[in-house]
Amino acid sequence: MTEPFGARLRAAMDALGPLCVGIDPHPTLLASWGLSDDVKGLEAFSQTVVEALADRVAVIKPQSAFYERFGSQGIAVLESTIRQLRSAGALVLLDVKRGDIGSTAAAYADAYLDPASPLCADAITVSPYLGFGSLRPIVEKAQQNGLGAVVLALTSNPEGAAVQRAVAADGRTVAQTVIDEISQVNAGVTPLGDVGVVIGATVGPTGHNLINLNGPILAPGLGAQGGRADDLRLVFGDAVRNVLPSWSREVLGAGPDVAALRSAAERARDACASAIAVTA
Ligand SMILES: O=c1ccn([C@@H]2O[C@H](COP(=O)(O)O)[C@@H](O)[C@H]2O)c(=O)[nH]1
Repeated sequence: MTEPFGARLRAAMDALGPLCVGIDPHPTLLASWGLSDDVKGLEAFSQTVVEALADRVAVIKPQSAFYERFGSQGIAVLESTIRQLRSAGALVLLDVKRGDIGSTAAAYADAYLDPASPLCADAITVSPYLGFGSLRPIVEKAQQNGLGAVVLALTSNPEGAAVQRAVAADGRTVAQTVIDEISQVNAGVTPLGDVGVVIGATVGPTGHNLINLNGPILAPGLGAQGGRADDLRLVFGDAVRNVLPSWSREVLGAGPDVAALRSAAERARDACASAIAVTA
């Protein structure tokens, strides 16, 4: 049996530092890397990131949308990128933000969290807006296979607050209800639960209770969206030790030179590690 995702993530963050780098092959980045905005460019971009970072960064997060742009050929590149990253030892968090009624969520679980699937990752991002309970098939499949799920809670984009900070009948925000459901799933798991949350580094002090979460906190929004490593303490307070800071465009902008990509990732990691160490 594979070691659970939470344990593998904790070990990777302890060994390599708190850093997730996204693979987001935006058309503008393809152009700045001298690549064409087509499947060949997508493939070259992805392979360069694999070569530069797969064995040096705790988590790599391919953004599915940039592969889906190219239809089935783009998905084939995504499959191959996931395979290469995992063979090189990286933990792959596929940013695909899936969620649906339970019976369809089960099919998404088969697609992304079944080792027999060519798109199987170590974890995926999921959306709880059809109700956290609708994600059960995904959570269960992840746990059966030593994999994980990371659930949107307080996203980094300003538009998210209107839904996520809305207050439910019991006085909790929608985001807090998601956090509390995950706390129950992760209760008693050591060293870290397999189900995490997304809370953007841009949201300011969360004002949410993360004390019982016992799971990873993916923090996107650093760099291009204006979040800074120094904000992590302010945003996450005592929960900062379980934060996985995530950078895409700011690090990728250093490419296509492999050494420059590695240096950019190291700078991001070191900045986050210092910010986290202050309160650890
Ligand atoms: O709340 C969220 C959830 C996911 N993302 C994703 O992370 C990257 C951010 O890219 P940057 O270039 O570092 O801005 C992107 O794939 C988003 O879809 C997020 O930004 N916020």
